[in-house]
Amino acid sequence: MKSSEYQLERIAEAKLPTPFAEFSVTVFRAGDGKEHVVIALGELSGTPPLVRVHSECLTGDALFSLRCDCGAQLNAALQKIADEGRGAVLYLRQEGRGIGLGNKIRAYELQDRGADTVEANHQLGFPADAREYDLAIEMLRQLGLCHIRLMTNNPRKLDALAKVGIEIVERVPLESGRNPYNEKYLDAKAAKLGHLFEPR
Ligand SMILES: Nc1nc2c(ncn2[C@@H]2O[C@H](COP(=O)(O)OP(=O)(O)OP(=O)(O)O)[C@@H](O)[C@H]2O)c(=O)[nH]1
Ligand SMILES: [Zn+2]
Repeated sequence: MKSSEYQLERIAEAKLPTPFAEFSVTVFRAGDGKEHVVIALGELSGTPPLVRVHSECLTGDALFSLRCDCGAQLNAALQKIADEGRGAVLYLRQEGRGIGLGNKIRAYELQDRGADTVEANHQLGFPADAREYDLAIEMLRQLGLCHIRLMTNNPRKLDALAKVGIEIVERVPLESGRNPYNEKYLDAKAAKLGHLFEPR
């Protein structure tokens, strides 16, 4: 299926004041009923804007978990966009790298008993990363964003977008939120998932 054939309906838009800036929030509903979100600031056409393609992490983004770096990355991305006065965060509802919240917490249970983040997914019968970026690509298309500066450390994300012709004119590293509770997790991401962290 070509990305342009993905069903994605823009259903609502409003202002979203935050401690960082007054963003706009737009909700897109996908064919499976899931609602994905874009938080945007300023004029997005013209010079390639900062974009973050963020995967939902309820525990990190909303519940202050220190097991991962998601909340810190979301904060940093919104701050960078606010500092530049323009940009967008695509907030994709693919919790737990696509396996869902309950399964992610099962994976945490296994990690509490010694597995790393990749081994835990495999023990549960899932791939290390079950995410797809077709919907993100379709959202970018609908927003008219084909030249972007992507805030990520994840080479798979870069490849997935570049493969369909979205030009990543710059990769902006997003290294924030390392702490004693997520060190092993971040090291496993670098070693097993190829994440591009600066050497410590
Ligand atoms: N299955 C699983 N998912 C996790 C775990 N820790 C975080 N996640 C999920 O991973 C997703 C975030 O992915 P990351 O690999 O941290 O980062 P990324 O988006 O691939 O890369 P960046 O763009 O550099 O942040 C979110 O959906 C989290 O819910 C874990 O231990 N197991
Ligand atoms: Zn997280």
